[in-house]
Amino acid sequence: MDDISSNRDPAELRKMLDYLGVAAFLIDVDSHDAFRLAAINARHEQLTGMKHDDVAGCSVDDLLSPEMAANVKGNYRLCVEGRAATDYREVLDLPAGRTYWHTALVPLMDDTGRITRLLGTAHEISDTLHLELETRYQSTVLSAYLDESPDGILVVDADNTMRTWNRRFLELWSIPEAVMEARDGEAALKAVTDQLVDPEDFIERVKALYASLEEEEQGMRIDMKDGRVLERYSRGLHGPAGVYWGRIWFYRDVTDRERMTEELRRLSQTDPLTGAANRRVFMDVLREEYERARRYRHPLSMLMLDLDRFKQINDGHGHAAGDEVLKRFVDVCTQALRSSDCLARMGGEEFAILLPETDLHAATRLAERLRISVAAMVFAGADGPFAVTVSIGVTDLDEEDTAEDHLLTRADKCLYAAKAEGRNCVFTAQGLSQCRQHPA
Ligand SMILES: Nc1nc2c(ncn2[C@@H]2O[C@H](COP(=O)(O)OP(=O)(O)OP(=O)(O)O)[C@@H](O)[C@H]2O)c(=O)[nH]1
Repeated sequence: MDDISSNRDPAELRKMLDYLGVAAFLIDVDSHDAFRLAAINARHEQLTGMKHDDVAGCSVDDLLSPEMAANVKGNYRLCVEGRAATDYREVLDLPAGRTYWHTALVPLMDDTGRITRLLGTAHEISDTLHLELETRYQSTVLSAYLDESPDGILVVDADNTMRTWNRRFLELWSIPEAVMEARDGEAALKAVTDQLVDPEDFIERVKALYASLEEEEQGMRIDMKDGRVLERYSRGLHGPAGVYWGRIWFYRDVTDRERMTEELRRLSQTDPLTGAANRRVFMDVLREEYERARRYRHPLSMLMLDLDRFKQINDGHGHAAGDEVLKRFVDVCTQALRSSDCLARMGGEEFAILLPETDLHAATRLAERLRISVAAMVFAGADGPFAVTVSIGVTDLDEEDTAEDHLLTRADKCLYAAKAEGRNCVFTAQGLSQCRQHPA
């Protein structure tokens, strides 16, 4: 068999190339700028869709587009001029579409040392390259997400070593970058727990999550000593066949949202003028306390209060003065009540007070105290100081009651009776309170 550098029989050459097993080709070097395809092997045919018989002897310029030919010839020239093996990546637009190759070229010389041929082998790397591009794309998206995420993110690997984190994570926890870079898990955990209202609970929960590889956590509330509220989300990371890769933690600052929710809750439950609870809240509390008092046979009382001749105050001193009376009236009542009592504005100048664990006698005494305190208040009116009085109906839970409404209706009736008695008095289910002191 002739030397491959000089053999001119394409069929013979092709047979030689087939031994290589990989896609291979031989290029005839006619001159510095003229290259012809001498042979391609079966594997090359298979991968590129070209046929040896169609291309053997053809100039590279005839086989490829001008742009591709210029690229290919550039690589051939480098090999010829360098007189050494070379390898490179190239793109070939073949009938089957765009493909990517890793090509190696070896210069072949004749007896005089002239390079007469180039032996090339080519591995298609389209899939690898697509995978590389996809991986690069994914990592670009991921780092953009990490950089811009409003959540603090921490990824810990299967050995509980901190693997990656974002800027927001450092900001949220005020952890120095150096602690993270040193992968000092203990120092990082201390920096975190030092800021918590309940560090033990935090540590216990983190341990439990690390112990259970599968468990997810959704919106666990974390209260910080500085008043901020964070929410934590966490899930295990698993690779192929369920291999545990670690855990990802998200921390979200929800302080503003929590404050807003709290404010909305407060607004929906209170009367904006006086700050007392509204009727809806009162009815909810009444329902609960009624059930509790019935079940445990505990006392429960209710006062219904209505400022006397309030229309005259508005008319005589102005609406703003009327508002001031309502506010101070609520202040006086609030000061006299326990935290378990519930004071609510039922509408206009009518208020109700629910007194758990209080019998009729104690409730009546409280009503009298309130009535006296209210009458003692002095207000600045346009035409000089003025005072107000309040009428109060008092009732307590009755054996016969079958619904909380009964208590309310009876308290209302007592209030009506107090008004009928001439106002500024306390009327109970058993009649007018004996402590009446200040007639209207
Ligand atoms: N300033 C002020 N007045 C209010 C408010 N809500 C209700 N009122 C007034 O309270 C007055 C209640 O008047 P009435 O229901 O006639 O009762 P009253 O004048 O207190 O008479 P008696 O209850 O029978 O002693 C009305 O003039 C209402 O306009 C409020 O938020 N602010």
